[in-house]
Amino acid sequence: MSSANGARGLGRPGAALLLEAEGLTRTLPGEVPVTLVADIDLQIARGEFVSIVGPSGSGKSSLLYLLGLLDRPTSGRLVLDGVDTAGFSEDQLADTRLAKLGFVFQFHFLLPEFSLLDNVALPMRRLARLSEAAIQARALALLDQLGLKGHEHKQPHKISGGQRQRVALARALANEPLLILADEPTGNLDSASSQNVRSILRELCSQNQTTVITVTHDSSFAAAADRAITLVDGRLQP
Ligand SMILES: Nc1ncnc2c1ncn2[C@@H]1O[C@H](COP(=O)(O)OP(=O)(O)OP(=O)(O)O)[C@@H](O)[C@H]1O
Repeated sequence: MSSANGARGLGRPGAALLLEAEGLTRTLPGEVPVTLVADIDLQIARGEFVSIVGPSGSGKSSLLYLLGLLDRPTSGRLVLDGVDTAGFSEDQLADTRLAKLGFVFQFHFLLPEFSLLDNVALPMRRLARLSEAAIQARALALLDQLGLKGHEHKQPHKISGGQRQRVALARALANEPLLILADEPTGNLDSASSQNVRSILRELCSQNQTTVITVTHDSSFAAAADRAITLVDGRLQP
C-alpha cells in the first residue's frame, strides 16, 4: 500500500484508467441541506485495489454508492470505462451496474428461498448473454472456486456466515465485472473468514485485472490494498 493517498493520481502510473471522478458532490436537499461528499477528484486504474478509509460518518459509503452508480451526484462528473455517466437514464444505470459492476455488502442480501446456485445464476440470467447451460456451468464453477463445492443446492440459511459472504462474492463475479465495490465485506465475519474474503479479492485484482474498491474499518484490508484513500467530513484528504 502506498503511504500517500495518491487521491488525485493513479496508484499505478501508466495503467489504464477505469474510473474518473471530478468534483463529485452529493448533497441531500432539505431545509438544512446535508452534504455527504464534496469535491471528490479521483482516478482509479484497471486492476487497482483501493480501500476507502476514514472516521465513522465521513462519507465512505456515500462515495462508494456514487462510484457504483447506486446514487447520483448533485454535481461533478463520473466517467466509468471511458463513458461519462452524467446523462444516464435509470435503465442505463441499471444496465451498467449489471454488466460492469459487482457489489458486496456487509449483509449478504442473498435471496433466502433460492439455492446458492440460483443466487449466483440470477445476474447472469438477467444479463442474458449466456445460454442456461452455460449459466449453470459458470455458477457451479464460481461456487467451486470459492470453496463451496457440494453446497450448490442448499439455501443460504443452511451454510455459515463466511460461506454466505463467499456466495455473495460469487454472485458479484457472475457477469465478470470490471469493478467490484465492497462495503465492509468482512464486517460480519470472524477473522479466518475475513482473511479468506480479503485474499480472494486481492487475487482477483492480481490475476484478472478486476478493480476492487472497498470501504473498510479492517486495517488488514487497508494494508492489503494498493492504495488507501481517506475521507474526512466528506472530503478526500490530500
Ligand atoms: N439519507 C440520509 N439522510 C441524512 N443524513 C445522511 C443520510 N445518509 C447519510 N447521511 C449522513 O451522511 C454522512 C455520511 O454517511 P456515510 O454512511 O456515507 O458515512 P460512512 O463514512 O460510511 O460511515 P460509517 O463508517 O459509520 O459506515 C453521515 O453523517 C450520515 O449520518
